[in-house]
This record gives sequence, structure tokens and C-alpha cells, in this order.
Amino acid sequence: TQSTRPQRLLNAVQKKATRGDPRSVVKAIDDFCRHKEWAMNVGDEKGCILDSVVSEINPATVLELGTYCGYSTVRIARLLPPHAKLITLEFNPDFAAIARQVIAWAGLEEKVQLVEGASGDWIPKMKEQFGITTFDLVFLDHWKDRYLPDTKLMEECGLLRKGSVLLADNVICPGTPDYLEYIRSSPRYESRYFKSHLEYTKVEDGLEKSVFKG
Ligand SMILES: CCNc1ncnc2c1ncn2[C@@H]1O[C@H](/C=C/CNC(=O)c2cc(-c3ccc(F)cc3)cc(O)c2O)[C@@H](O)[C@H]1O
Ligand SMILES: [Mg+2]
Repeated sequence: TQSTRPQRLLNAVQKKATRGDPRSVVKAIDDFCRHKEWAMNVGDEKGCILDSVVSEINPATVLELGTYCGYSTVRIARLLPPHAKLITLEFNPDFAAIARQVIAWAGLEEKVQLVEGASGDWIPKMKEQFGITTFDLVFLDHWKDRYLPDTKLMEECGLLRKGSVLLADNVICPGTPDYLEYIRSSPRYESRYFKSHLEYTKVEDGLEKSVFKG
């Protein structure tokens, strides 16, 4: 049977990366996507911006919306302090299965809880299911038309506190116009755009970092 792109990406990790070495997993995926097959990982250029935001916040609790193959999950989790928790939501079971193996290859299972399901169903259950009060950082990288509804849902569920940071991928390409309009015009957020490029290309894209004011 034909393999899928996520399966071929996992094969590249298992062939090129060293078990237990997150940096080598990130490099193996970037090399695969740059030289073999493009895939919608945040990538190395935007990934450096992601790294700097994570290092600046040093979060104890992180929520990622849209795991895909686990590239940004590994990028974030490798920088987390010992008892920090990253919860990542992925509703495609095939992608979730690949991501679990990528996260395991990096040796980061202890820091990551991959939850198979839709953000809309799980955001309201974060407190009761995982004992989370609020998230220090949320990385949005799922369906682009879901950024805004899920942000409103997180507000309603009290998952954001004064100082919580939302970091959104692809605000230019493919674009998240309704989210950008909302977050940039809301008095409850301080937003800043980090100009970059669409992963592995010269096309403009960027990350929007928004701090919740409570
Ligand atoms: C239903 C909403 N809730 C969800 N809950 C949990 N997981 C979800 C959800 N939505 C989507 N997902 C998962 O997130 C992932 C989806 C990501 C969508 N991303 C993109 O479309 C995307 C697309 C591009 C892109 C850019 C230019 C192109 F020419 C082609 C593609 C670049 C990116 O960086 C992207 O992130 C998948 O793994 C999907 O199964
Ligand atoms: Mg993306």
C-alpha cells in the first residue's frame, strides 16, 4: 500500500535522527521538508521565533492546537522546564499516531500529552480532565478558520490569565483574517506581528504574538 507523507516524514526521522535527541529530530524533519517533500510544519525560520517566545515565557503549561506530525510539539517541549506540561490536540487519528512516534523518538513523552480529538470538544474539558487552571502559552496552528472561535472559547472557559500568550502561525499565508482583526482591535490583547516566511519557501508569512490583559 502507498505510504502517506506523514509516514515518509516519520521514516526520515527514524533514519536520520538520534533517539532521545530532539534537536536531531527537528533537523531531520526540516531537511526532509526542504529537500524531499514540503509539509506544513512551522519550519526552521518561524521555529526560531517560536523558540524565542517559549524561552522568554518559560511556560509551565502550554496548549498546542493542531499537532500534525509533532514538529512544533518537539520544538516547544525540548525547551520546557522539568515539570512543565504541553497538551497538544489532534483530531486526525493517522496524524496523531505519527506524531506520537515522532515525540517518542525525541524522548519527550514525559512532557507531552497528545490528546486525540477536536479543540472545540476538549477546550471546555481542560480543567476537569487535566487539572489545568490556565495556560501560560497557546500555539495556534490548526484549521485557520478555527483560530477565532477557539480563542473565544478559551476566554469563555477561563483558560487565559493576565499575561497568557497566544502565538498564532500562518496569519499571512494561508491567513487568518477574522482572528487578526479580532485580536488586533481587542483592548484585552497586546499584539505584535513577527514577519517571517512560509516554511521552507520565500513566500511571506508570520507569527502573531498576543498577550492577554485579563
Ligand atoms: C476542527 C478544529 N479543531 C481541531 N482540533 C484538533 N486538531 C485539528 C483541528 N483542526 C485541524 N486540526 C489538525 O491540525 C492540523 C491542521 C493544520 C492546518 N494547517 C494548515 O492548513 C497550514 C497550511 C499551510 C499552507 C500554506 C501555503 C500553501 F500553499 C499550502 C499550505 C501552512 C501551514 O503552516 C499550515 O499550518 C492537522 O493535523 C489537523 O488534523
Ligand atoms: Mg502552520
